[in-house]
Amino acid sequence: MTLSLGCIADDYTGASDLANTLAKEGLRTIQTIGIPTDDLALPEVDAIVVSLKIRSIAAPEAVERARASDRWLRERGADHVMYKICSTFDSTDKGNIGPVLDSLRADAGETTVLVTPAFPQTGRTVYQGNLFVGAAPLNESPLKDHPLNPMHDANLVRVLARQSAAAVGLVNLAIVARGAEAIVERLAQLASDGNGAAITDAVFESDLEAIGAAALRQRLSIGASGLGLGLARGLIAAGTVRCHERTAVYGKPFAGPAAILAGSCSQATLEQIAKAEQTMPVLRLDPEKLLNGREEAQLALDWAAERMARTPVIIASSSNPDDVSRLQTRYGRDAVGQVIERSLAAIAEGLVGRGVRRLIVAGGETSGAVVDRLAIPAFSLGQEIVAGVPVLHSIGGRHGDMVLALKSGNFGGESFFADALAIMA
Ligand SMILES: Nc1ncnc2c1ncn2[C@@H]1O[C@H](COP(=O)(O)OP(=O)(O)OP(=O)(O)O)[C@@H](O)[C@H]1O
Ligand SMILES: O=C(O)[C@@H](O)C(=O)CO
Repeated sequence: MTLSLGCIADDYTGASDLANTLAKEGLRTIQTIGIPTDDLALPEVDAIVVSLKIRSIAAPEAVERARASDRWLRERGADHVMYKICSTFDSTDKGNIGPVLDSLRADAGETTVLVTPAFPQTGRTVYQGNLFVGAAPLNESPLKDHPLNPMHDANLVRVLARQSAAAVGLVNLAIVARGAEAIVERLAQLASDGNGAAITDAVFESDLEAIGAAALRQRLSIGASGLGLGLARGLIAAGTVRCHERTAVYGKPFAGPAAILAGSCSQATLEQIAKAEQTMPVLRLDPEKLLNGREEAQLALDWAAERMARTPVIIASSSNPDDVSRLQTRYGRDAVGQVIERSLAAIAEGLVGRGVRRLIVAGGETSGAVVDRLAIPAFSLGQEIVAGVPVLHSIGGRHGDMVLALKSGNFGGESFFADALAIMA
């Protein structure tokens, strides 16, 4: 297999979001969980998105895993590798986007790497280097209260400069609007001024097309799904890839119980749970009990087992920002996150053991923990449920055929869970 595009995603929901965009644009795409083993039979594809769970871990380990994935993708022919980060640039000042960028840039032999988290379809735009979530600057959006990566600065030139060893410049919207050649020229100028990265403005899809065409002149780019859209259109426009219809990945309906697990505390997920509660049973886990023993997870499984032959069930640890911060002050942020992720993963395994084959997971870290526990090696892409969230069909793994949806915390409208279940039926 010779890949036209290699992608590395820093979390699993982000990976499925990007894979969805590439498939929608006509690239035959699969999502792998980490670097697949040699014995996993993969179909002929144009793009592979390697999903990692490195968004919130220390930089040295993140760098090592991203570099290994980059080598694997390039050995399979990928000339261009995109590193997928969150469209809300989730990271802390100690975060690892900068160090990963520095090391992938050195490996690729590039000077100035184009970086843009813009994804206009979900309201993420970048202007003068400032990231907006809908109408709000990043630091005034719900991301200011994120449990793991609270974002307090909307200016990405500053945010990335605090993380990267190199200087960071800006390709502003006026330049982007002039097209790919103008972007390439600006990148060359930023390179000669000693910049290692360039935050690039984008507000409309046409901006992303120019950005994609310019990025393809280099071997590495960094961004969210909007950049993926630009790269995909650039590859097709250049004739490197032929546009393919997204193929239906499962013909037979998926019978049997369905379940939803939510570990995301993002505002959209909280609203989706509240809405779903009107039509299906919801078990709200007590995070304090999860932290103090294993009984709560077992009780959750018993609760689900009593109901799931009749109705989909939701099991959620999600709480509001005040409760999250109270718990983190008491037990420590990382400890709380990890224990809850492990508990939800154990519940997922128990549910699948009891016959669940349709599973929806809300939250990137939570999805990572669940998919790792289920040991699913890869996914092909099914129908899009909402922007950024496709149906995923398992490839390989010990549980047989399953369909999953891995929902980024802030994606989807209020009725997301019912909508997803209807499509996954
Ligand atoms: N009640 C809670 N209190 C504190 N932390 C929680 C609680 N429930 C879940 N968590 C933790 O919060 C984190 C949520 O991160 P996760 O990535 O799953 O969701 P998200 O950030 O909303 O999604 P995404 O990364 O896709 O935007 C996880 O580590 C999870 O274990
Ligand atoms: O880019 C996004 O916002 C999402 O794909 C994501 O990465 C959330 O985890």
